[in-house]
Amino acid sequence: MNILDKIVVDKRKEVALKKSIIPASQLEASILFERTTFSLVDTLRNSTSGIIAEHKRRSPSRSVINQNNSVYDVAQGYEKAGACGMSVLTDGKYFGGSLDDLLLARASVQMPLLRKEFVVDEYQILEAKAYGADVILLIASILTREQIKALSQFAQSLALNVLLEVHNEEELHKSIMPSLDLLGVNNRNLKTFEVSLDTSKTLSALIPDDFVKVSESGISSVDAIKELLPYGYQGFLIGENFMKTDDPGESATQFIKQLTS
Ligand SMILES: O=P(O)(O)OC[C@@H](O)[C@@H](O)c1c[nH]c2ccccc12
Repeated sequence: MNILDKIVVDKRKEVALKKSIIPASQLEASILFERTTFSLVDTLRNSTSGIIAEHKRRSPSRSVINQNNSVYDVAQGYEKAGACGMSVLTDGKYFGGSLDDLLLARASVQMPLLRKEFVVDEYQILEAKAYGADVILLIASILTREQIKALSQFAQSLALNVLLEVHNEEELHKSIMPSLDLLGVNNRNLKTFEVSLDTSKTLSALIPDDFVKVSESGISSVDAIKELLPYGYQGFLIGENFMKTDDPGESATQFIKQLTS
C-alpha cells in the first residue's frame, strides 16, 4: 500500500467513528453553518497575487515543518501579507492538523478558507461548513467520477466552492464536470512525493477555461510563479515555503511584495 492508500483507509475509519458520536444534525446546528461564505473563485479572479497560503505543521514527505506557531498568528500574518485565501490542513495523523485549527483560522481572518482534507464522505463537507470553511478539496486520485459528482454537488448546495485536485491527464479527464469551481494541479505526486512544476505546465492546456486554475505544491520562489503565469494559472497554493520559516506571515509578506512589485 502506498501512503495515500493508507491515509484513505485511516480516514474512512475516522469518519465512521466520528459519525457514530456526532450526528450530522449537530454539525448543521453549528452557528457557522448559517454564515455567508466567501468565494475563493471571485477573490482569485480579482487578485494580483493569487497566493493561497497554507497552514501545515508536518507532512509525510517532510516530517516536521513548523510546530511552534499559533494558527491565529499564521492566519493573521497571511491575511496582512495580502494572501487571497488560506488553506488549513485538518488531518491529524499525517499532517498534525485539526478541525480546531480551521475554527481558529475562521475566528482570526476574513478571507476564504480551504479545508485541506482527504474527503471521502459528505459528512466531512458538513464538518467543513460547521467549522467555518469556504472551500473544500476533492482529490481525484482517491475518488470515482460518481463520488466527485455527488460530493461536489453537495458542497455547492451548501454554498462552498469546490477545488478539484488532479495530478495527471487521466484524473483530469475523469473529473471534468460543471459542479467544480477550481481545478488544482498538484505538482507533487502524493504516492511518490516527487515534485515537478512541469505537471502544471503540461496539464494547463487540457483544463477548460470555465475553471480557475490553481497550481499546487513545490512552489518556492517568485520565479516559479512567473514561469506558471503564461499557462493561465490564477491561483498558487504554497505551504512549506512559508511554514518552514519562523514567521510564515512575514515570509508571505516578502514573497507577495516581490511578486507584485
Ligand atoms: O507545502 P507545499 O509544497 O507548498 O504544498 C502545499 C499544498 O499544495 C500541499 O500541502 C497539498 C496539495 N494537495 C494536498 C493534498 C493533501 C495534503 C496536502 C496537499
